[in-house]
Amino acid sequence: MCAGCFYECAFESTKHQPVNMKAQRGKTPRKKNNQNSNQTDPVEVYCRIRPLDNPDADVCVKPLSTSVVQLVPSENSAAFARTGQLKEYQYTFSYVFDEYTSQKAIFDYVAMPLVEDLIKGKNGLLFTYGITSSGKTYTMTGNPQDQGILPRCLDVLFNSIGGLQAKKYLFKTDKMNGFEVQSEADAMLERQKKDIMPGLTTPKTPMATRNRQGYEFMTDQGRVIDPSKVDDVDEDNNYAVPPQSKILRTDSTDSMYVMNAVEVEIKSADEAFEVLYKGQKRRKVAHTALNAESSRSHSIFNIRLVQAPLDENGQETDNDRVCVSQLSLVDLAGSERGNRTKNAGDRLKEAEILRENQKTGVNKMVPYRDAKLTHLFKNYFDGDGKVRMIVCVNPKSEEYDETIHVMKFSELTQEVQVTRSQQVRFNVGMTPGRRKLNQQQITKDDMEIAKDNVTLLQLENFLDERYKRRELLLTDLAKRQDEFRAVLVDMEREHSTLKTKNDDLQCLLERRDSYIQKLETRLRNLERKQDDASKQLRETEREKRDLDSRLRIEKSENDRLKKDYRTRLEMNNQHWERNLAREKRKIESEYGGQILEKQRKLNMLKSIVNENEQQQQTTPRPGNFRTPAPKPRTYTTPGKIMSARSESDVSSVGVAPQVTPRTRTATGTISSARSMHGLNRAGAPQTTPRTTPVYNPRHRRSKSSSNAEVWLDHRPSGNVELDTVLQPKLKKKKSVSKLEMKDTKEASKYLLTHQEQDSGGEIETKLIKGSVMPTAGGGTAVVFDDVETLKQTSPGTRKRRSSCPQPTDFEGEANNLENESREFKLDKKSVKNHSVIVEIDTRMRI
Ligand SMILES: Nc1ncnc2c1ncn2[C@@H]1O[C@H](COP(=O)(O)OP(=O)(O)OP(=O)(O)O)[C@@H](O)[C@H]1O
Repeated sequence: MCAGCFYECAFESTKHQPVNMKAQRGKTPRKKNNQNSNQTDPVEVYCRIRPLDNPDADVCVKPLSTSVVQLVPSENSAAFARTGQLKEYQYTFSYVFDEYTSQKAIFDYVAMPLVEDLIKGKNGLLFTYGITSSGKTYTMTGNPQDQGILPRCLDVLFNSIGGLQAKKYLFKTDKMNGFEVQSEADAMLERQKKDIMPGLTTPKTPMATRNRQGYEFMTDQGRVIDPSKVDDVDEDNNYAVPPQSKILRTDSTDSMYVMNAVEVEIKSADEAFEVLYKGQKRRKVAHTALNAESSRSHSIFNIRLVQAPLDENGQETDNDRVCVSQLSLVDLAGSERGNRTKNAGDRLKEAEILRENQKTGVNKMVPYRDAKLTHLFKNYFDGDGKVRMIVCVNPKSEEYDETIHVMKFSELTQEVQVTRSQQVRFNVGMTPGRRKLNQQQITKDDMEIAKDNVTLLQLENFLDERYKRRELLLTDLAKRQDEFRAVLVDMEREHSTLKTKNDDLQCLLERRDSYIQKLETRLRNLERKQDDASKQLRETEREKRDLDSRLRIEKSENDRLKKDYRTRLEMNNQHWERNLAREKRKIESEYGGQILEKQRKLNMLKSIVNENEQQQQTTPRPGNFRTPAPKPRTYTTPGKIMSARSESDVSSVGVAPQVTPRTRTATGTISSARSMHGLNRAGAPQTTPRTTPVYNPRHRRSKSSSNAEVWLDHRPSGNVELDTVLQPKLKKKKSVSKLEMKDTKEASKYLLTHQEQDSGGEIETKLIKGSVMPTAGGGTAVVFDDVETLKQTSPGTRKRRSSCPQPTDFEGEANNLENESREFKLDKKSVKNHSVIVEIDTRMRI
């Protein structure tokens, strides 16, 4: 059989038949370049129906017998929608396993023969096919308690050849898919290099302690080991098992490729599981790393068995007769992934072309989308071994449309013929049982040598141990250093990141702090201002209260004073009214005699006047005769100096100039003299009634007792002595140029000498007289009662005058007398000071 005939073989196959069709065995495929054998066998296809997840669900697949299943479409299927018919189909398989079939039964029936073939040096291919969740992986791998085909194959294999295995690395790969035998020494060196040294550097973790995803069948713990073994094993062969775990993937252009093929020699099923585990792990990683389309991967686990016969002595392995057999266990990807219908359609198309090739013998290129898969297994179709397929079926009615495509493909696959492989025979011409003989011999020699070698071995073991330990420690140290360095680098990086963050935060914090400080300062200032304002407010309120209370007090005090003032005013009014009345009565009684005297004189004057008038009427006057204006004259009355008024005085009869003495009793000083002096100096008579000072009339000194009178002769400095004929004659007097208070106390009369120039340029001396009286307030008042004018004139110019008074001299006298009055006024200020000023204005004209 030629290599690569899978593409070139023409298959004869019956057409796909519907219901009740019995799958027909195709003719033996015509072989090209196949010189070894004419016998072919069809691909053996088995059907395994998995149990339903929901036992009450509708099914679309029913096993009719141990080899036939019936496919029943549901009304929801696409086929029914397309054809409107519920057409049933039956398919025949090598064997149909129903949902109650155990894993062990499947293995024994389908896989065990393949393991036997493997040991006999024949290849075998077993793959599971079906839609997603149809039980492919369950069948192939299973779980620790109920293992699938693969672990059972390994168990049985090692159960069978366990004691017949060659020392590790005795069989060495020739890098061309083959193996050769190397010397024991080289094998030992390789063991040291590959197993001992790496084992020291990376101590193996027991499988059971690893945390694995997916199926856990690889661990010894809890794994139910299959105890079966192959009986007919050639014990004169040396065996070695290098398993291969491959992942067959599709790339982005839908081309298949083998990913991460690993091939290492193993000595036990556990080591094989580890290889499988690594493969599955890679498959899982690849699945998550790539897109969904490319994740349609096939898991391939090749168990390769290398065997070679021992030489005649049963010692050395024959390098020329190395045989490699392989059992490929393939867990195909779900048949309907991606576009379900399209996949199945492609497969069918591929199968059609295969069959056509077989028919016509034409080497037509098969557009096989899984060409790589086919290519990988082409040897099986070349006759190196059996090909078996287990079609896994999920009987759920919803899976009808997919399942029918699987069934069609299965049917076609069964029509493909595979060349039957030949039995490998190693021991041509050599005596069987060579290994046992050799082992017996070895045992003897060993016993002899053993004694000699014990010490050596012990030493060697010790050194080995020590070396291992040293290497172990060194490796451990290096590993720890690396780890520590990595940790240190991480910490340093983290530290620098944190430092940067910390600096940023610190900066932020400082900015916030300064902002908070500013705010606090502002707050303090505002609080201080608020305190000041509230203090000011309190102060203002307190002042307001004080002012209010003071205002109230003032008001009440004012009220009280007003009341008091009114009372006092009333009392004073009453008092002064009484005094006035009394004074009036006194004055009236005092001046009563004088008035009578004056009245008498008046009457006398009247009679004189009458006489004159009568004379004038009798004597005619020439021209503009005018009555001569009265002249000022001086005359003397007994005991008293009287003075005549000037022309101006006479002309202003009725508006006579007034002399207004004034005394301020409250201060106790006499201002009258000064006022009088000022009055005279001003020369202008005061017409306005002045406020009359108060005096106590009871203290008035009697005028009549002239002998007791003490005159205060007030002559202001600067007066010129006029040698007038008539000079005042004062018995007791005290002359002063400047008026003092004490002087007024001693005097009872007052005389002020005042000089001024008259209209004619003559000096005129006025003697102003008054009575000094103590006032009620303890002061002194002067009541002026007389003014005399002394004037010096030459005798030639002087007209003679009658010694008798002239009527003009007395003109207006009556009026003056009538006008004699007293005025009493109260000074407000004096009232406030609890004193009363009384000014008596006496207007007298004699
Ligand atoms: N014969 C069976 N008996 C009991 N449980 C089964 C059987 N076959 C399949 N199962 C269960 O059905 C589920 C799906 O099975 P499995 O993963 O083997 O499907 P699959 O065909 O490999 O799917 P995929 O193609 O997605 O990998 C699993 O939980 C499995 O345990």
